[in-house]
Amino acid sequence: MSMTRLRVYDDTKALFHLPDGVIYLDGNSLGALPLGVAERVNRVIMAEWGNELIRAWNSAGWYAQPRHVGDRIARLIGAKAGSVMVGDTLSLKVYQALAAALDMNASRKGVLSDTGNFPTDLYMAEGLIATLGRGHQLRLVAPEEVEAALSEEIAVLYITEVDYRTGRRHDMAKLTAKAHELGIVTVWDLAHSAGALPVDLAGCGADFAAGCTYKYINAGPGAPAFLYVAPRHADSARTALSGWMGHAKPFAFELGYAAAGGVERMRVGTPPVLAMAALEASLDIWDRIDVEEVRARSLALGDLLIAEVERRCPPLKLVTPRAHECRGSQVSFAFEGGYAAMQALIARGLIGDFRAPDIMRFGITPLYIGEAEVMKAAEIIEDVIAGEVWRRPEYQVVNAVT
Ligand SMILES: Cc1ncc(COP(=O)(O)O)c(C=O)c1O
Ligand SMILES: Nc1c(O)cccc1C(=O)C[C@H](N)C(=O)O
Repeated sequence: MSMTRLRVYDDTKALFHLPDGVIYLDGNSLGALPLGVAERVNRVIMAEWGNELIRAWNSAGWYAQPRHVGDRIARLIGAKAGSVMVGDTLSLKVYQALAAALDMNASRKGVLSDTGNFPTDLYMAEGLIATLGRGHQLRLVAPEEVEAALSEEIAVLYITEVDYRTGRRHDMAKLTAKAHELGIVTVWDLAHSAGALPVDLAGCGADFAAGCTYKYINAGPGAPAFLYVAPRHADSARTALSGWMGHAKPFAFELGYAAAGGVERMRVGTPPVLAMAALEASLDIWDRIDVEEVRARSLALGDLLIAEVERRCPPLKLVTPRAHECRGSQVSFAFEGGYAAMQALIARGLIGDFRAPDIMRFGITPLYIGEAEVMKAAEIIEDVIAGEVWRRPEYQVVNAVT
């Protein structure tokens, strides 16, 4: 593969399949399909699985793949090669990270998070705390109050950098530094950061981080997650999910667990090879992208969407911070009829999504969204809101997945 840099949008839009008549502003939930995925997955199925069979674990590199793919993700999140492991789901990866972090700060009981965190992170923390049975407490504060709530009672700061509803972004460098001054271990969820904006885990000194690859990284529904462990912890962090593939010698089939060295210990069981193939195809694009360019375009497109929607649709109230450094790569508006309005937009080919109680979200993914799409989206939003189209009965029906 040639490693020539790709110009964001100008060179990349043609690398995605997008259905005719659709403007896709939901890549913050499920990224669009890179055209190379089908061919890659088909090749792995036919040439590797089909012809190599079990030999493919060695001959096609399946066994080493989670680490190699992790190295490619590392570049997107400011991590060193060898510090990122791929596999499982994000729910499991945040669980592993939180368990390891609590273990490093065993005398403290507080787990600090915020009310903007994604529910699965909070649910996994509840489950882990109950399983540990050591009296840990999950403390939730408003996002603006996180910094003030850091104290010497907190064991772990457990937080998502970009709020899935509002798009509000925490200051990772500042919070990590303050947490460390107080002896707190940090776990960052990068679900809405990886591939959306530059992340500098090593520069911030973050301890653990995890993220998914089905949003901005475009690896497909159910694509594997990733887990970052700072190199200084990698040989000592304890994994709560001590599966055989994280063992030092998995094929010795010993009866007792002994963790592998480094981030390899964060593997759990057999990796999802076919899903990993789709991820590799999406990374063939990301390997050639400058994330700073993605960020600059994302902010400009976000500014444009905000200006156009505010001008055309006064009932929609911006809930995303205007300041560039305080937001991720989505724009969200509060609107009382938000659910129905989103259904009406989708019926007109503009796909965004809705988050209760009243938030309409629009993801900005500059690899395949440009100014023309944003302007067209603003026109469709204006039609639906100004024309009160959203009040029609057919848009009031609530779907199972929103
Ligand atoms: C911040 C955040 N964490 C976790 C998840 C989900 O985790 P999983 O991939 O395990 O469903 C999401 C979205 O689904 C999310 O936005
Ligand atoms: N992972 C999802 C899924 O399996 C179905 C529907 C949506 C999702 C999402 O990713 C939701 C997303 N994390 C959010 O920010 O709301």
